[in-house]
Amino acid sequence: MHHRHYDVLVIGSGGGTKISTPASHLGLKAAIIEKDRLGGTCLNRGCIPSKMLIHAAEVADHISTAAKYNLKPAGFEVDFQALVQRVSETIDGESDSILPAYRKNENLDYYHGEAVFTGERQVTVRGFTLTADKVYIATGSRPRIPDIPGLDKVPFLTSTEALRLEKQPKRLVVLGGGYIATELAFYYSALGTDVDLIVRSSMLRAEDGQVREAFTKAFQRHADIHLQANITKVAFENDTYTIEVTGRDGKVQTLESDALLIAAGVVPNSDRLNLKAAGVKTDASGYIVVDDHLRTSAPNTWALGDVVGNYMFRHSVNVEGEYLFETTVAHPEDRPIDYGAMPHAVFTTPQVAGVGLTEEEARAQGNDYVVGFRNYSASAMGMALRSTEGFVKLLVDRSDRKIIGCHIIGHEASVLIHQVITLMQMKGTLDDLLSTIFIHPALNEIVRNAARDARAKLAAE
Ligand SMILES: Cc1cc2nc3c(=O)[nH]c(=O)nc-3n(C[C@H](O)[C@H](O)[C@H](O)COP(=O)(O)OP(=O)(O)OC[C@H]3O[C@@H](n4cnc5c(N)ncnc54)[C@H](O)[C@@H]3O)c2cc1C
Ligand SMILES: NC(=O)c1ccc[n+]([C@@H]2O[C@H](COP(=O)([O-])OP(=O)(O)OC[C@H]3O[C@@H](n4cnc5c(N)ncnc54)[C@H](O)[C@@H]3O)[C@@H](O)[C@H]2O)c1
Repeated sequence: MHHRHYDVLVIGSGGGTKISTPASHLGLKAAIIEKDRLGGTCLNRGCIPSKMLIHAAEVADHISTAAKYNLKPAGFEVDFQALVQRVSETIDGESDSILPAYRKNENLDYYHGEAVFTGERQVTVRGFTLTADKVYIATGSRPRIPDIPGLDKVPFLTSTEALRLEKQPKRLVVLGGGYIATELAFYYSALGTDVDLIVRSSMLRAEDGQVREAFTKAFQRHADIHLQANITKVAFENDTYTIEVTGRDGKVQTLESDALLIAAGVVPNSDRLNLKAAGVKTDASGYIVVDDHLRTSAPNTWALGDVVGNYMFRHSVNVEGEYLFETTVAHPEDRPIDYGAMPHAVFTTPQVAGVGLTEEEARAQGNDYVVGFRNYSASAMGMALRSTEGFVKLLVDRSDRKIIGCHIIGHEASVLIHQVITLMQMKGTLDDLLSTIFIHPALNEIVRNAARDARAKLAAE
């Protein structure tokens, strides 16, 4: 066994690279270990390929619904295989471009292999024993596979395979009602697949209730939605899945399908690391336990990203990586992480975006708030878009007029939300939002109009 010692050792090349690369640029000796393709989930099997495919689906959806703008396109053909190949090649090219840059960096060593801890701040990988002054665990998560009779005997898809499938299924059953289930159901459906969505509880269960309701209604255009139901048996014969779906009311239904996608959440990649040897504790679900400095139970060992599970986004692991680089490498200081206003978006049609408290959370926490609300259809650009479901909902604290939450459903919701994210990050008020000049008639006016609604309600009290 060769032994090497580093200043900084990172396991996982997703958000973990926010520490290893800048540390090497400071002249520190850094190592990064990755067992799969470089770039992590977001680049190889997550955010980036999914959004490239979803964009094509959005274009298809625009064409399919063009009649509402009095346009009669002469139909379109989907070259599904070419679409998936183009996206896969682009993604693989991006991932392949990382290694040459690493090779040019004399302060950064890359190990391609699976890291296993053999002691505190000590791992083995491909015949090497590596030790380091500082260790960062950023090993991410993988799809959760529920215990469904027959599932282990059929070739089901997870998001990883669903993003690379080159033959478009005519029929697809999706288990789940969260981010992946809805985004991939939209992608397949808009390109012509008949989709059934099996949802154990409600669609997008963490969203504001009004958004959830509007989304569930709007999404019926893309899928047959089976709410409060689960898959209870699966079989596969002659290229066809037979899927038993049981409702919470006990009603059993059998669906036939050409493909089955399991999108039932994720589990943390902590189980194969031998964390006990490292002195790193996990919780009952396998997430690494960290404090408000992202410190694990072992000295000079930190963890970040999906394997911690504070948030499960690429933008959140980026914040964590940048925080750890700053506070433990570049300018060591005793400062807890401040996530600020953590936003999210669901990239379907309609899009959904949110930041801060939902109305249910605000109520449960006893907040005294007022709701500013505006439908897209009541604003100029919303009218142009012929939006039927879109709205902006702002939650404003009554006493200090600060924005405590914003929820948007509709065209470009993921873009519109940003002006509110900035405002919340700066601890701004409703009046700060209203003193901004909005370009007429940009879509953002709907956010302003929701703010005006809140102002009018406050003034009327
Ligand atoms: C289909 C899909 C779509 C998504 N879309 C979005 C989106 O639009 N926006 C968004 O913000 N988030 C999205 N996400 C979530 C986002 O991808 C993750 O939250 C983020 O990538 C987590 O980053 P991470 O650094 O924690 O882990 P990862 O990026 O998963 O990196 C961990 C790496 O560690 C490696 N690894 C694991 N164990 C070991 C070991 N023992 N030794 C060596 N290497 C190891 C893994 O191979 C992996 O490459 C999506 C996820 C999926 C699956
Ligand atoms: N746009 C984005 O930011 C984006 C997109 C995709 C994924 N992601 C991230 O990836 C993670 C994984 O996505 P996801 O959609 O798998 O998770 P999710 O937590 O969003 O949804 C999981 C869904 O599976 C259902 N479920 C869980 N266990 C089940 C079981 N045993 N039987 C039946 N149904 C079950 C839940 O009720 C829920 O509807 C998310 O946490 C998310 O943060 C983000």
